[in-house]
Amino acid sequence: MTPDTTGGTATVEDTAAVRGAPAQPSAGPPTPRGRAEDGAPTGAQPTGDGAALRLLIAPVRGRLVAGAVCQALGSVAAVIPYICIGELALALLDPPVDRRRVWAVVTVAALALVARFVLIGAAGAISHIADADLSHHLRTRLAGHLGRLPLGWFGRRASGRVKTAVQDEVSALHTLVAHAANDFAGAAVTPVATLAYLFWVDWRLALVSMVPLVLFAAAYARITQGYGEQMRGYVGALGRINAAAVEFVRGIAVVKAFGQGRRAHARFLREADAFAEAFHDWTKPMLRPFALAMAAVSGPTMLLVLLGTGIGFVEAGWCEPVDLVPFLVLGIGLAGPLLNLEHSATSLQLARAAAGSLAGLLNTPTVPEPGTPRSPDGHRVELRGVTFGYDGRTPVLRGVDAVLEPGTVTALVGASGSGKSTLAGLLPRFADPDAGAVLIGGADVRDIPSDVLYGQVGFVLQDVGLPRVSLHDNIALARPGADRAQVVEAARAAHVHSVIEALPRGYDSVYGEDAHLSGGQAQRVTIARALLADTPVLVLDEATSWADPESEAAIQDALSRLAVGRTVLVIAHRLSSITGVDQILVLDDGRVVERGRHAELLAAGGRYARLWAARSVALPATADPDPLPSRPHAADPGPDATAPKE
Ligand SMILES: Nc1ncnc2c1ncn2[C@@H]1O[C@H](COP(=O)(O)OP(=O)(O)OP(=O)(O)O)[C@@H](O)[C@H]1O
Repeated sequence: MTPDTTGGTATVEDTAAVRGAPAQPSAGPPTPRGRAEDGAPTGAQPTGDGAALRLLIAPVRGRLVAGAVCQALGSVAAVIPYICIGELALALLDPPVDRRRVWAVVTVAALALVARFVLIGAAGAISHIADADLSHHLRTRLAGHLGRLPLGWFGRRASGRVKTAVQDEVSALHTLVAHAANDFAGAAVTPVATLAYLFWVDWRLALVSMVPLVLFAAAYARITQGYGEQMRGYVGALGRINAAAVEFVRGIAVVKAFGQGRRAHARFLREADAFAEAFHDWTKPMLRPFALAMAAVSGPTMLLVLLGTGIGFVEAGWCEPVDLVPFLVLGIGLAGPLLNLEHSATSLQLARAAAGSLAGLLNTPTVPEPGTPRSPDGHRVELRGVTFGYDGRTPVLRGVDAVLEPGTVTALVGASGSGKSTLAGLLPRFADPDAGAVLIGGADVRDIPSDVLYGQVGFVLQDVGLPRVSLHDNIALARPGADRAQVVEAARAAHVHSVIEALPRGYDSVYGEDAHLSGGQAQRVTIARALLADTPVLVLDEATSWADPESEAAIQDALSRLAVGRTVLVIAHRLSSITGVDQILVLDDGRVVERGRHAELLAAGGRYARLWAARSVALPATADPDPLPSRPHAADPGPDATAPKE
């Protein structure tokens, strides 16, 4: 009765892998934009978990039926040897012994045994192959769908949600498809075949042998009242624990460093307590009827009922003692399959709840693809009255207008939380504006098919999220056909070639397995990827977090190379590095409050000038010597001036 409470191993890289890959074009029709940050489904739900389950297992339904039929026939064949034992007993205990009849019964029993093994083996093979196909199909579908979700969906809880779907929920379907469907067929057919025989032997004793079964059915009906609802709650709670555990594991370094153990894993403990309490409330009322149901159909109870009644029947002269033999051979085990039925029913409920949850995830709206696709004409980027808020209510960007001319560098500056990353993320469609539009080459990005868009817009972010594939494939992600020479050339330009070459398997080293890179090295891999992708529009997040000055200088130099000849939007964290850019947009609370070149903004004496002054006070003049990640100007010493040699 108790569902399996074990979960699989949490893989926190799931999201990173997805985040690192550009969104793929959607095959489906346009859908409304989803904002769910916590993994909650936002799309249309199927009419119920049962309907969701039918839809999900539709690709293997035929094989499921074939497996169940084999299992049912095998179960009938499995009953036959026991019937033969009863018949043998009748033949041997009722002299004179008919030897031909005895041998006939033995032959039938042997043939039935062979048939049983063949049929049940075939059922298992069919259902396991169907299950392998279904699991592969579902995981591929999930991966495809996750790749088309808006990047804004991949919030902190998404790892746990994805892990639950790909691992636990697909496994719940595995239990149903590979095991429970066949078990169901066997558990239903075995008692029916047995009872049919027993009724043929003596219908009155057969009726008596059914009494414990009826009691079991009544108790079981009581136990399973509201079972679907409870099981849904159970699956939901398990998902929340998974999400909380992944969240906790991700932050473990900070937790340990700052001794915030108890506070930091409070959410996990809360979810675990809530789960334990809900589980206790659910299972406690079941225990008594469950124990009664088990006792009613246990071997000793069946033996007592059949023997007691049988002796009464013999004393009353209604049957001979030998007539009791089939009941004692078959009747005692009559209820055994029903217990399997109970396990199968639990698997079915789990699978239904998992299917509902999976369908919810698969219905989460993907990035809508344009009805009438347009191609950009040139690389001029324009933001027209862009307003956006993550929750659809509180705007994070308010009426932003800006033009990024081709081949120029525009820097976004502003206080933390002013909306720089959010604004930059609109170019590669991490989200779409609530009002206004983002245009590239005169075309609204929403009208540009995603494969075309990602051929136009590249991005290098600090949160690099490299997928767990080889470094060659990481660099060639946007150009899978690129050969080793092209990949090496990009890596050299990004100052990461020597780092990769020093690894035991070089470019074939797998990130996170035999390639462990520092943050700065990983960012240079993403720069190499962007260089190879060679997109005319680039969104850059300026490096700030790498303490090692050599690494930082290498990154800045690589970014400078990357910026040449492209339309660049750079999120600037240090004002000293953007003094030479073509345009600076100063953001404050989601609005552009100033714009212009460094000198103009300083002369204007506004917010930028104050930020500059504050920075000058905060930092000694020599603390920030790096070059700009910007279009090189004639006076620039060239990218190699500050970079370590490759
Ligand atoms: N995924 C998200 N869901 C909800 N709110 C978000 C999300 N990302 C950012 N925000 C909020 O949007 C606002 C702008 O954030 P954003 O990251 O764009 O600012 P920023 O200027 O880039 O900050 P920083 O310099 O610290 O990176 C902040 O109030 C932030 O809390």
